[in-house]
Amino acid sequence: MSAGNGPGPDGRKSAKAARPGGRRGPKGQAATEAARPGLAARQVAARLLAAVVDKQTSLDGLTDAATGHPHFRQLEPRDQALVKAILTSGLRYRGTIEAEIAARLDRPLPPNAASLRHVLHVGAAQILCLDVPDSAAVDLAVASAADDPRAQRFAGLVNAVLRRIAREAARIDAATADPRQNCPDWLWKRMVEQYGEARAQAIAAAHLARAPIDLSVKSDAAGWADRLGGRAIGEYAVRLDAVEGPVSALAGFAEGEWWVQDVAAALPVRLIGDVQGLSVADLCAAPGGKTAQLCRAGASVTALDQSAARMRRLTENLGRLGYTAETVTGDLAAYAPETPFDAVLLDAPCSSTGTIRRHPDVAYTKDDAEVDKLAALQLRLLARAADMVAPGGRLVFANCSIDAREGEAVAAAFLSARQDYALERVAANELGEFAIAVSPDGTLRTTPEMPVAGAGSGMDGFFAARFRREGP
Ligand SMILES: C[S@@+](CC[C@H](N)C(=O)[O-])C[C@H]1O[C@@H](n2cnc3c(N)ncnc32)[C@H](O)[C@@H]1O
Repeated sequence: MSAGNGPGPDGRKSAKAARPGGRRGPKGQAATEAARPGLAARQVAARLLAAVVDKQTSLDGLTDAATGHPHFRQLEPRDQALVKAILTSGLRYRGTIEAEIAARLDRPLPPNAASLRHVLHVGAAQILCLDVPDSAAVDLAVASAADDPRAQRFAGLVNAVLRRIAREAARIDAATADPRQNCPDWLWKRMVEQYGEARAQAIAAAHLARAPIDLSVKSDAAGWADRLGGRAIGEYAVRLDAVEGPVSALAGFAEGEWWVQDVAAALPVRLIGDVQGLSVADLCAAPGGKTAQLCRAGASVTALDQSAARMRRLTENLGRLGYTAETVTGDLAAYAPETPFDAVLLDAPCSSTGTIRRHPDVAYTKDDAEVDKLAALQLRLLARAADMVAPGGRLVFANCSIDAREGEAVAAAFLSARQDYALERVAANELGEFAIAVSPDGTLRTTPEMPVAGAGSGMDGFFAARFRREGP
């Protein structure tokens, strides 16, 4: 059977297909259908998917417990978890899902059928990636379409396409999905230009795998690895392959013994060296992963961030961990400390393309133009940060982009503009098990497919460069 995209033999609006969720059914039907279990979750999933791919809105923002999309926040926790699972897998495997849908259409969807496409993707993601019964995924997708004035007339098509996918298509997972197919063209092009085709392929494959959860511990990584069933990585990190339920329910969280931090995100602070007793500014600090590292190492820390909401999280996190820092909520561009700092860390806002394993929406919310804009902002912020370093002090610039325009190119532009700064090359033996991350030019570059000795592969993509200001 083929599924046309308009009324016709296969995409016809059969009474069976059009009725669920339809507002035009018999008296009383709308109320019954609105209360239909699971329908609201599917409708919210389609709505949020639209916000991500059509309006480039971050999924983290949309699903934030306090400030997220109001329809998402109205859902029961179980439905919220389902929406997140649908969107995470739906975005991670968006290329394959799109191909499975397209293969079952007689002709492309009309250009003005955005909401229909989202309903199809939400349905297909459940069938192909999640343990939702096919019949529920199909029926609720049909109900979503029938309840949406823009997609109503395609309810029959939704039914036909999804039933065929359920019957014919293979399940999608990281082992079977084609990495190239699931990497948007703009990102693929950048990765090939920068890393070559083979490494781009490996990075794109890493984007499809579920990322482990890394913890930074205050001390005794080996002991915490034993207690939590994970693996210790060096002195201060523990890797957990998977966690059932919220991480906050794990031993040691409430007691403030550790915080969640990818092993790559923990590297930039290490470049500053011994900070015991030094004054260190952590600029763009929230939610505070690097602030906590600096506190653990005995620095006197000033943590600055312009987001009040994120600074509240930083304060909560430090409070739980029993650490203290001076906190400043404000724009770095307008910040003028009274005295310079012994060292400054700038973990600049970036495209976050190094975190696509955990945030597959990033591949769809960012693009080339955004990367260029962010690179220019980073250079401006780095110039400000550089003015806050005492003579002879260190400045570390970092971010979680895998794009050289936001990393290596910013570092080079900074050095050519500032005669009072020199690059202080990172030596491979400084980073122990992460020697692989040190580039020949002495900067640090991680990508998501890199192996972590003794702990499997994978870490966030990061860049960091260390500079020293001319001494007194
Ligand atoms: C990558 S996040 C920082 C992560 C943090 N360093 C950590 O390790 O937990 C970037 C931060 O930059 C902040 N930010 C962006 N532009 C800023 C500006 N002009 N001034 C101050 N903070 C800024 C954002 O609010 C965001 O919290």
